[in-house]
Amino acid sequence: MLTLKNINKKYADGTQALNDVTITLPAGMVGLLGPNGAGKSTLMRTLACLQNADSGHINFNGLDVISQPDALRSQLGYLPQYFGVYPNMSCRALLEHIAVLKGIDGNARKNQINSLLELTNLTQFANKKVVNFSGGMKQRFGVAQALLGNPKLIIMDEPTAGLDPVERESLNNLLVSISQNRLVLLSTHIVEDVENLCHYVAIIDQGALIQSGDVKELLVPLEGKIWQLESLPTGIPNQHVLSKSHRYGRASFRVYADTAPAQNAINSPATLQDKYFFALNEGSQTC
Ligand SMILES: Nc1ncnc2c1ncn2[C@@H]1O[C@H](COP(=O)(O)OP(=O)(O)OP(=O)(O)O)[C@@H](O)[C@H]1O
Repeated sequence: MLTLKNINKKYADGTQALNDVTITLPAGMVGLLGPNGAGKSTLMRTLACLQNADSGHINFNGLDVISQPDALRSQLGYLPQYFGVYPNMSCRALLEHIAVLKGIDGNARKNQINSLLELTNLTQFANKKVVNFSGGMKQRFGVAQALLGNPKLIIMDEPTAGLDPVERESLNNLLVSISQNRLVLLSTHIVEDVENLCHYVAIIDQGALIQSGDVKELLVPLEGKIWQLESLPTGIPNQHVLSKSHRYGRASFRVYADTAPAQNAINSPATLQDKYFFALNEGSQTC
């Protein structure tokens, strides 16, 4: 279990990137959602002990993370949004190098690397330079290096960004398979991925936590109140228009309302995307 209490972070230029974030995250796959600039990466980097919060407390399974960052690092796997690789190193050599830095010795190192290559489907590319990997292979390598040392907390910052649908699905399946008996915190802009993969979600906006909870439970208050329409009738409050998108080139609105807002409105099952837009519209209002 990961507990954050009153976490604040202000950058030198005055940007308040995290504003009094307090939350407890359970084990398993947890999603972190928020618009661009919400503070997700700042939060991930703080949890990964790569930068300090200005104030607040972080506790992971009884460990005080702020006062004992090294103790956390030995239980931590991190896949940053962008990661560089040594241009001339093969996949296996780079994993060896990172394993040495993590203090994994001898046979244990060899065995772990072999099983991680297998898990991430990279065995046949073990001797290829990572710099020449495709985007999907690079991300799978990123997962393999994050798993070295069998960490109990894994932080993934937009791991599927830029991947084609097949690679995205394959990486998502891999992430679920590694989330047994550990906490995997997944930051992404793809709300659908969080709905499919995560049992718990936290939504932040402008540095503040605006919603968190069990994904299925969060949707309950919206059930029966989401309506799909091709055009908007007058009189619907702006904050109740959750989204406007297109399907086959035709407009499609999703609206929150207790009763049908128009005769042709189609009642639709609530999705996490509805909840996400609702939470962003209403700030901290609980619906
Ligand atoms: N080093 C920095 N110095 C000043 N401001 C920063 C710095 N890093 C981030 N910020 C600002 O802090 C806020 C939060 O940024 P952060 O990168 O954490 O958001 P994010 O949710 O990860 O965004 P995105 O989804 O676009 O990656 C933004 O306003 C950003 O411009």
